[in-house]
Amino acid sequence: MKDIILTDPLPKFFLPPAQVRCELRYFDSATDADFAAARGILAYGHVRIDAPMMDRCPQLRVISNHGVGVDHIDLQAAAARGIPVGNTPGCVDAATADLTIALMLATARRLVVSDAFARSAEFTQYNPAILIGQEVTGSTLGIVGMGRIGCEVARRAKAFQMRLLYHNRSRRPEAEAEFGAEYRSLDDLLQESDFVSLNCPLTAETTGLIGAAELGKMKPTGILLNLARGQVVVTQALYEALRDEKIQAAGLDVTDPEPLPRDHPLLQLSNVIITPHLGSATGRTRHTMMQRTLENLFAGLDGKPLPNEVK
Ligand SMILES: O=CC(=O)O
Repeated sequence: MKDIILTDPLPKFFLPPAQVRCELRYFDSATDADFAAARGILAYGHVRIDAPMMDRCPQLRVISNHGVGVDHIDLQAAAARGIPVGNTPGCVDAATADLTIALMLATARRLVVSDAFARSAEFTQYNPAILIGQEVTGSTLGIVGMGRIGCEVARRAKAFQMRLLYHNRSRRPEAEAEFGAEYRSLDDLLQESDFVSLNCPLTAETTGLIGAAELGKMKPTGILLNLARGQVVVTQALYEALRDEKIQAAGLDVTDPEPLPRDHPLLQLSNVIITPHLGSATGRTRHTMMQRTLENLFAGLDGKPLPNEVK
C-alpha cells in the first residue's frame, strides 16, 4: 500500500518518481481523513508547517522540504513530536550564487532600465553620456552569511577580481584562505562594501538585520542584494533608502511580504530589480532538489535516518 503524503501541487516531472510509493494529497483540498492518514509531508512551496498541522497528522513520520530554508517549518514542534525534517542543502548553491552575480551585474549596469530604453523611441543614437553604471570588476563585495552559497558567490566574485569581505556568525578560516575574504563586523562590512550580498538563513538573529541604521551605513553608491529571505531586510527602510537615494540600488530575489502587493511603492522605483524567488530555479538544480527531497521522504517513511536531516 502506498503512503499518503500531503504536499502542494507538484510539477509533472516530479509525479512519477513520487507516485512510485506515495499517494499525493494537496494541502488546499485535503480532507480531515487525508491529514489523519498522512505519513509524510512534502513541503514544496512555503506552506507554514506548524504544531497544529502536525497534530492533525498523528501518523506523521517525516517532513521533507524541497529547498534549503526551513523557516516556514516549526522545527521545535517537529523535534518535540520526534518527526525528522529533511532539506536539500548543497544542490542549490551554484544556481543561487549564479543569480546573486546576475543581480549584481544587472543592478550595477542598470540592465532593466537599459532594456526599456533600448526598446523606446528615445533611443535614437549611441550616446556615451547615458545610463552610466558601476564597474563590478575590482569593486568590494561584502557577503553576509559565508555558508555554502556565500562561498559560491565568493568563488564567482574572484573571477571579477573583487575584494571580498564577509560577516558570519563565526569566522570561516577556509573562506579566508581560499578566497582571501576578510572578516568584518556587520557595520564595517556595510561601510566598506560597494555591493552587500545577503546569503544568510532567516533566523531570529537575522530577522530585520538590515534596517534604516544599517542601510544608513552603506555607501551612497552601495548596492544591496538579497538572495536570503525578505524578512532579513526591513522593507519600509529599504524603500526609503532607495527612494531618497541613500543607496544606489537593490537586487532582490526575495521580499517581505512576498509577493509585494501590486500597489507597493517599492515596485514604482527604477533603482530596484526584483525577481520572484528564483535562486535555485534552473532545470538541473530543480531535478536534483526533487531527488534529494524524495530521498529524505522515503528514508523517513522507512524509519531510516534522513540523508539530509535539519539539525
Ligand atoms: O528559497 C529556497 C530555498 O530555501 O531553497
